[in-house]
Amino acid sequence: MELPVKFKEKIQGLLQDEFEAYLDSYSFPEYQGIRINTLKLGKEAWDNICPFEGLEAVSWCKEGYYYQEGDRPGKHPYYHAGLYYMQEPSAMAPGAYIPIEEGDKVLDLCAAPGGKSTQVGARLGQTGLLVSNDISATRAMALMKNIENFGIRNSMITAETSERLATKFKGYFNKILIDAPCSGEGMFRKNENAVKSWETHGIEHCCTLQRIILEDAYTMLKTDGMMLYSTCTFSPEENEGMIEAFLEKHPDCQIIPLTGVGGIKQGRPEWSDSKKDTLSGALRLWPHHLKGEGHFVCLIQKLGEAFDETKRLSIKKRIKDIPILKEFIETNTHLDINTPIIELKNKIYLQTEDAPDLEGLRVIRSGMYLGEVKNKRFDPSQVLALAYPKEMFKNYIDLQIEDANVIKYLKGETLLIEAPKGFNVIGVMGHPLGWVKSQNGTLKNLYATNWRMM
Ligand SMILES: C[S@@+](CC[C@H](N)C(=O)[O-])C[C@H]1O[C@@H](n2cnc3c(N)ncnc32)[C@H](O)[C@@H]1O
Repeated sequence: MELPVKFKEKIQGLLQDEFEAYLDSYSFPEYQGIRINTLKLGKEAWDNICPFEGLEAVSWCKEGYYYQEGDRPGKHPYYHAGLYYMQEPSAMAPGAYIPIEEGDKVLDLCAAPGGKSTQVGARLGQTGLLVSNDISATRAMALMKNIENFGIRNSMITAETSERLATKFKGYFNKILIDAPCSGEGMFRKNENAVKSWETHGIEHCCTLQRIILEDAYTMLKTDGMMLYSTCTFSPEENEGMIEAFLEKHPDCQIIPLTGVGGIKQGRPEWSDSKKDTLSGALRLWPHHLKGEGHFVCLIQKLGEAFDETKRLSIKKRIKDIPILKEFIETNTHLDINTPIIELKNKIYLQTEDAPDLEGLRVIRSGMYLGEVKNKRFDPSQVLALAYPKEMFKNYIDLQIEDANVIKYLKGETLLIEAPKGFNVIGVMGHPLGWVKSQNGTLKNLYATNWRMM
C-alpha cells in the first residue's frame, strides 16, 4: 500500500513517536466483524446456534464479534434470517456510544448502507422512531434492504439533503447520528480507492459538507437532545477542529465526555486551535491501538430551546379498514388489526401512531412495507415475515439448519413439504425467512426474487 506523501508527513507530525507503530499497522490483517441482531435473539440463543468457530468479542460493542478469515457470514442462512450484520469493528463504536432510550425519535442522517441504523434500530427495540437518511437514492436502497432484513418496524427511509430534512423536522429528534462523509483516512488500510478519493477530493471539500450537515442536525435536535458525530478519518480538521468550530458557533451545546475502552483513545485537544480540554471527551480509534480500521466519535448535547414544529401524518386508516388486508392478517397472523397504516398505490405501509408527515421529501420507505393489494387479493411482503417472531404467524414451518430445504428455499426452489393449505411462514432454527404457499404437499416459493441466494 503506497500512502500519499502528504498524508504520511502530516500524520507523522501528529503522531510523532507513535508514527512507526501506526505504519506497522498496515501489515496487520483486515479485521472483520459481525453484530448480532438483538431484535431477533439474545446472546444465549446466539451461542446455542452460532455456526462460526472462535468468534472473539469486540470490547466496545457488546453485540459485536470478530470472525475469522475463511468464515463466510454473508453466505449463511442466518444472514438471510437477519440474525446479524457484517460490520468493520471500529465502525461499531458510534452506534454503541450514542445513548438510546426507549421511545426515542432517532435520525441517522448519513445512513447508507445501514451499519449504524441497524445497530440503533435494534437498540430502540421497536419503540420510538428511526428515520434513516442518505443523500444517495441508490445507496438508500441498500440501506432499506438492510433495515428490512433486520426486521426494524418503526422506521422511515429518505434520500435527502440535510438542508431539506431540516425544513421538515425542526426540534423533532431526541438523538441524531451523523456518520459524516469524510476523507476516509481510516479506510486506507483496506481500500486503495479510498486513497484515490482522498487525493481527488481533499479534506477541505469534506469539511464544507460536514459544517452544513452539523448545522442542519442542530436545527433538528430537541432541547437536551444529543447528536453523535463520527468520521472514519484521522485529520484533526474533520474531527476535533470541526467540533471546536461548531461549539464556538453554538454556545448552547456541550460535549458529553465519553470514555474509551479496549484500546480506544481520547480526543486530542492539542490538535485544535483552542486546545480546549473538553475535546478530550471525544474518542479516537486507531489501527495501531486496537483491532479495527479507525474512527472518531464525539457526543454533543444541545441545551438551548427548540420547538417541535414537525407536522404529523393524519392517520386515516387501520388494517381493519381494508377488507382483503384484514382477512389476510386475521387468517395468517396475530397482528393487531387496529394498527395504523397508509396506502400508496395499493401498497400498504405500517405506521407508528405519532408518525411524521414526509410530504415533499424524497421518500424511499414510509413505514414498514406490509404488502400489496392486487386483483382482490393481498400479497404479503418479505419484510412482514422478517419483522416478527415466529409466534406472530398462525402457520409456521421450522427447518433445521442442516436441512437441504433451507438452501433450496433461499434459492427460490419449490419445496416438497406437507403443511396446512394456504400461506405459511418458513424459517430456520426458529427464525422466519419468508413466505410459502402450501397446496397438496408442495410449497410454492414466495421468497422475494431480489433476496435470493445466488
Ligand atoms: C460514512 S458513509 C455512512 C456509513 C453508514 N453510516 C453506515 O454505518 O453504514 C457516509 C454517507 O453519507 C452520505 N452523504 C454524503 N453527503 C451527504 C449529505 N449532504 N446528506 C446526507 N448524506 C450524505 C453518503 O452517500 C454516504 O453514504
